[in-house]
Amino acid sequence: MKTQGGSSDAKRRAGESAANLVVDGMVVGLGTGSTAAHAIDALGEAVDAGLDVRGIATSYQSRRRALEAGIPLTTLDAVDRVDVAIDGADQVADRHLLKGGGAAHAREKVVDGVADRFVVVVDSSKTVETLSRPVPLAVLPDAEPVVERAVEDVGGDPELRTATAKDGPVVTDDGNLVLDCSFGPIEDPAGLASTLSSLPGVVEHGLFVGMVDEIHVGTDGDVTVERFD
Ligand SMILES: O=C(CO)[C@H](O)[C@H](O)COP(=O)(O)O
Repeated sequence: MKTQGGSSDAKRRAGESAANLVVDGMVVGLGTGSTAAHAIDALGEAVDAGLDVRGIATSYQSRRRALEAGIPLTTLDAVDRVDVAIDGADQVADRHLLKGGGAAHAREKVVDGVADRFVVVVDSSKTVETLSRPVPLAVLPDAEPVVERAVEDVGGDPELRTATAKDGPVVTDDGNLVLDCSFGPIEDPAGLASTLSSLPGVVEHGLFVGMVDEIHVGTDGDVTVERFD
């Protein structure tokens, strides 16, 4: 699995802390990435001990992890609501996130966005004053050259994400390509999000603006929780 950022211990602390929020009867959005995987593992242990929950996976990877952990799965069309979604992030500034390091941000945005409570799990290396990592765009394959030019026109520097374990580009679970687009420091996440959403061929971008309800930040010795309500 792709990992980045801080220690595995810090990620585990954050994931386990968020998993503790889940109670009997909940439908839980299961995020993607190495930190969300710790939450999935902790939920699996709780299910083993009798917790009654159903999970909604946000990617092939989180589905596999949940199945291995023994979490019963459901789908968005089979439930009325998602009580809580627990997901990782590549950068966090206040209530804004950059996601998509695992190329799952399109499905993640749907599940995280519909959840009554969106809980983010990160290690402390992910928290910043201003978002500045490249913004991943999931792009319709045929539209890739068009989107590249459009991103340049709005001041970005797009780079097609390529796979390490295969020749050629990364292809998302939904068959899209990924353009990682550098804009430097992102002073106006809402404005950039709206610009990127308006580009034909962009399926989804990795800016999650003001969506977060709670952030669990793990360090090697502790976890801090910030709530926004
Ligand atoms: O957005 C994501 C996947 O699309 C991940 O949540 C993000 O990349 C964080 O991953 P990790 O916890 O492994 O650092």
